[in-house]
Amino acid sequence: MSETALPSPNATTTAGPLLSVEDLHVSFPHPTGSAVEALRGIDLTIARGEMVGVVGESGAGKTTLARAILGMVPRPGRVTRGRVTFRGEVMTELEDDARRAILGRDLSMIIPNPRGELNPVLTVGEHIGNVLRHHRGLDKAAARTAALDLLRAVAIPDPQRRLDAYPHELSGGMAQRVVIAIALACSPTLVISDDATSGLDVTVQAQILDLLKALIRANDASAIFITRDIAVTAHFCDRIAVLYAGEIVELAAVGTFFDRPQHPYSIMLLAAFAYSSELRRHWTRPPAEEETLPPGGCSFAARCVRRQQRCLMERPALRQLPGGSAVRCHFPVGGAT
Ligand SMILES: Nc1ncnc2c1ncn2[C@@H]1O[C@H](COP(=O)(O)OP(=O)(O)OP(=O)(O)O)[C@@H](O)[C@H]1O
Repeated sequence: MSETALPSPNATTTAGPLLSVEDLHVSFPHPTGSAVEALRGIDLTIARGEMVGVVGESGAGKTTLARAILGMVPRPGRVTRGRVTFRGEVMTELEDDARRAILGRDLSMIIPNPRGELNPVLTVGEHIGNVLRHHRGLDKAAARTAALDLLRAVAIPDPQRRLDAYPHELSGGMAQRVVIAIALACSPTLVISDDATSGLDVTVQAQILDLLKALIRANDASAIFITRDIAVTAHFCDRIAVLYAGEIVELAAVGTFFDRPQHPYSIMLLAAFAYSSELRRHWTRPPAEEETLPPGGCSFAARCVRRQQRCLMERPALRQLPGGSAVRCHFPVGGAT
């Protein structure tokens, strides 16, 4: 097997987008009585072979979106409205058994801190082998051979020896490669990476993201890259969705987004990564001015340097722009009102 070769992708069965998220609302009850609305009407489709980045600050709802796509919103949280359809299956309505048959085979998720997720008493070979035996029906010997191929595909050093290693014997980068091998073992058609490389050092992060992208592309799969680092999306994605307070506030092709961001929050995010402190100052309201505004208006209004009276009164809809972009703002930066 060559370095990026994986088993053939699972046959797809439906036309149309691979994944469709429609008007998705998720809420978590709060001890004080008022619920936390983690997602408030998410609409997103992912085409076959497409890589979409989901960015936003901590608490924006990125992980909740990933979990809702998998049909695994942690209790007592729940989907209160809308639905997720993956290859024709309504994930938000599936019984546990039907969902388990899809997860890890057609749809898989890669999470950060992989050593914490790996079972300390199972070897690397057993971890990967279990997935292959469960979903692809391989016997023990065939699963071990396939696991070795996967370790080669994720470019792990000395793969034969690592097959019998336990999680505590792996570096963080190696453990992340093992988790990628597990996630890709059954050639999923959609991979969700939830901040998968956070916590690794920067050069290892770049290597792992490059590898992940190559493997996903080689497999003709689609991906959602959830990240707090907007630069990651520039290198790895076709489109970018900016999440703020449980809503998509901007959706655009990566080139368009970085050339002409439309939402003031997108520019604030970009400014946070920019060298220019002038740019940051221009687009960021000092914390003292971040008032609590009455509900009902734009969720970003309190922090927005461009807000006007209308923003306090009326929640903006996600509006389509020419070229396939969309923005949730009454006064987008490009002036497309
Ligand atoms: N299990 C839970 N119980 C209660 N509230 C939750 C739970 N999980 C998420 N939330 C709330 O939902 C909102 C969105 O959280 P989420 O973890 O999806 O954000 P995030 O964008 O992934 O943040 P981070 O980048 O820090 O992981 C937050 O207000 C969070 O407090």
